[in-house]
Amino acid sequence: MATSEVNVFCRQMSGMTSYEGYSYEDVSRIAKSVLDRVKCRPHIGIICGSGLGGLANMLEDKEVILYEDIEGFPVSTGHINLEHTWKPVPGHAGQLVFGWLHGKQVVLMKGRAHLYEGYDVHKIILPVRVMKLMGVKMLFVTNASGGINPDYNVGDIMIIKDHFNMPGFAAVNPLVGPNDDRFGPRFPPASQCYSLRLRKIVRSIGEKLGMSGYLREGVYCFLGGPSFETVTECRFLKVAGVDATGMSTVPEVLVAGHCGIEVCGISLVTNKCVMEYDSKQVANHEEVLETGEKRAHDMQKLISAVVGEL
Ligand SMILES: O=P(O)(O)O[C@@H]1C[C@H](O)[C@@H](CO)O1
Ligand SMILES: Nc1nc2[nH]cnc2c(=O)[nH]1
Repeated sequence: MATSEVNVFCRQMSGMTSYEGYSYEDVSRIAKSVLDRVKCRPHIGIICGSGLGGLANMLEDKEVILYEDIEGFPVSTGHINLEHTWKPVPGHAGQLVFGWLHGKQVVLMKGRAHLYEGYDVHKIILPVRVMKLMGVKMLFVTNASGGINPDYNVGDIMIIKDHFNMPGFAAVNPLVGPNDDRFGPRFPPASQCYSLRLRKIVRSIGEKLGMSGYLREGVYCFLGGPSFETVTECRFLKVAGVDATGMSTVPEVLVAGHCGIEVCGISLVTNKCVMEYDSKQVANHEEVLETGEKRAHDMQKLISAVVGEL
């Protein structure tokens, strides 16, 4: 199929099904329009999880573009508060920040979109494909999660070694839809999504930085949200081998892996999931942001040192 035909096919698909993807040509145009506005030519991407936008402070010579000024980029749908004022999802600013870190050119997403905001999974991953066509070779994906593993504590930093794509069981997967081989293959493997090389580097640097007491390596589960888990759901995840659960990351990682970007996932355990039916504890976003703030400095130190090592 010629390129123009692929575009037409993609458009037809969007009319026929729930598919809301962007063609290779769309993504190329968006990537070019972003690069036209900045001096930076990034090789490394970083996605900031809830409350972790402070990672942007690591960058020097920053250049910032708002998501709302980039074609197709999902902006935080947020919520209407009790004063009837619209607020973005707290902790997700919606800025694409370019800059330098240890002599390397980096693009950082300060805030991401989630399924629970009502976005189609194809919209969520658009920034990752744009990063790819801007020249990104390596992606650090961070998130906030709830600890399922009973040995985990609030404030633990978990290097992600694998994931459980729960919505994927119902075909909520960003690779659903017409495949364009210029991005990657129709049936990509998913057993090595998280680079062993980068996991080893993060572990060794974390140890050198004195983080061994709260550095973990485990399995992250992606759930749709926005409600936090029931006790039964948490118990199910524990049996399935999940160590921590959240509401993001996996779509981005699948797409990055598909187009050949090397991925490192780092999850901050911001709260412990409620595992007992009679517990008085409840999960809440305030605790997530609070823990994010407390560990922001450690997360910055870790990622910055790892980038310095590459
Ligand atoms: O973007 P992440 O995955 O860090 O955000 C998590 C999931 C929800 O957006 C929020 C829940 O507190 O934190
Ligand atoms: N699903 C989910 N996402 C989170 N993000 C931060 N904490 C949690 C949690 O406990 N559950």
